[in-house]
Amino acid sequence: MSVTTSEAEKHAAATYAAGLVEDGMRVGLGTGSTVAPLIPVLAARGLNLRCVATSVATAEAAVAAGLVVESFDALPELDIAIDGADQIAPGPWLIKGGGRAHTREKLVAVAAARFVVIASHEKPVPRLTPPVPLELLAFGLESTLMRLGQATVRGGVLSPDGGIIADWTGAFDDPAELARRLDADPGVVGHGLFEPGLVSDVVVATGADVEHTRFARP
Ligand SMILES: O=C[C@H](O)[C@H](O)[C@H](O)COP(=O)(O)O
Repeated sequence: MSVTTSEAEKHAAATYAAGLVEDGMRVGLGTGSTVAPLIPVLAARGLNLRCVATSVATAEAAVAAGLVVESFDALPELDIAIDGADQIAPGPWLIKGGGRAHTREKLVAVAAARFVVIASHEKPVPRLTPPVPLELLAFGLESTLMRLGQATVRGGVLSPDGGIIADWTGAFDDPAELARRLDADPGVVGHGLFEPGLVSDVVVATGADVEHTRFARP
């Protein structure tokens, strides 16, 4: 499909998700090209919303569109968060962080009562495959990389909070096992594996069709 179709699908998924937002809600805004069309559509609904942004780019776009953006500390609990993904596998398991924002995005997702993932048709996959974005602490970086073994630093790329952005490049069959290993390493600030239980809704647009799947959250 053409790039134009992909952009149209992102817009369709984003528009659908904007319709899940209700007046008075506290809203977490993700980062990336799928979230980009969400912002003006949400603003155009004219609802009374308070938003938290997961990146400077999203915050700037939201403010420019007329949305109220507050600090995360001012809004520590959210009613809904809406974000894109790099891969969506059965579970649903996600890989996020192609745009470096995965640590912030996971914090916002867990703070939200409902976490909605929006995507164009190419994001669903039968199983997750590398790379898995990482955010590493700068202190002890070489030591962390040696311990991980199969991680590559994205040269000169930092997270919104100054963390070193790298990618896990090793093959993996069991995302839960890899997530446990990454969570257990003191040099890993965050990783882009989002486990089942975090996601409450997946909205995927394929051409003009939008498929909405709901998942139980513990
Ligand atoms: O760090 C970036 C985020 O996790 C994005 O949500 C993810 O990379 C998907 O981005 P896009 O919507 O541009 O494909």
